Amino acid sequence: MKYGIYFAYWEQEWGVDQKQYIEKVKKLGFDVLEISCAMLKNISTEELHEIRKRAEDAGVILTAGYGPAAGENLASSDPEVVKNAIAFYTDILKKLEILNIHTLGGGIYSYWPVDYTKPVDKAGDWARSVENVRKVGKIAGECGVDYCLEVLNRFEGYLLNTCEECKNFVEEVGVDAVKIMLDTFHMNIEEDSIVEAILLAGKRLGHFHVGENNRRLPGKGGFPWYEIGMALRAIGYEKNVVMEPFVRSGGGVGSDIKVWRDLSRGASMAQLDEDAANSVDYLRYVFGGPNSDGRSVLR
Ligand SMILES: O=C(CO)[C@H](O)[C@H](O)[C@H](O)CO
Ligand SMILES: [Mn+2]
Repeated sequence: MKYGIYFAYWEQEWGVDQKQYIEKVKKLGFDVLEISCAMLKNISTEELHEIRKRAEDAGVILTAGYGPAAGENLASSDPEVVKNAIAFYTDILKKLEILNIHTLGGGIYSYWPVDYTKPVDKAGDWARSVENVRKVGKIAGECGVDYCLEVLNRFEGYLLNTCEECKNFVEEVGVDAVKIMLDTFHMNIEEDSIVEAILLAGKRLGHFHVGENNRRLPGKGGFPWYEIGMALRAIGYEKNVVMEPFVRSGGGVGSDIKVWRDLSRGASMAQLDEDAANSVDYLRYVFGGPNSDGRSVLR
């Protein structure tokens, strides 16, 4: 497994320039930096090549996350919105190919966060989303990108709340590049068992987000990390484990994630860095399991 962190741990807006985090995460002990597609909307090809080289030089793997706006909703009943969404993903996937990014994850089958003042048509949105994710998923496959559908809790999304729903959805789509994405924060709210959900995802698991129940860094709370790691090893998961801590309020990130208090307890930037470095050390150790080769005793 490779270990990463989402840039938003340090930032308050999704669209900021995230290049500077490449060397920083390497120094803190991570293998992977997850960036937001928000920064890729208006970027030159030249800059994409520059970012790719910077990551290669630092020995950092890049992955991408995204929370699509309402106008980029593949499940929409408005054909104009769907047309716009397909054009958006086509453009982004080509950019990910240039960046040598092979993983895109998030609520990329719908929009995020959901506006619940509007009525929800789950069956209609499901059918439209399956059809449109199939189209976009094929483009993702051609670009060498795993299109990972993140299972979100009920307050942030309504289409895929459990791994079982996501598995059914992915099987209906039937495109290899379209995969399941799980996040321990959301699983804690919706799944009967985090371990059972990981085992159910099996080989279809394409990406994995980690964070405690209140989105603090892994190791700062009470989640059963040893068991979670054991389940990942049992399904032979060898892809990326990306921590997605949100500990500070403010800006678009704070309001979309609903962080209304300072969970960092006034931490300085240096303290945030040290906490992240300690967390990745902890996760690598616990997820490594009892055997030096990191394989599960269950296999
Ligand atoms: O877990 C999430 C939202 O709660 C997502 O992974 C990201 O924060 C979202 O897609 C924004 O990039
Ligand atoms: Mn997540």
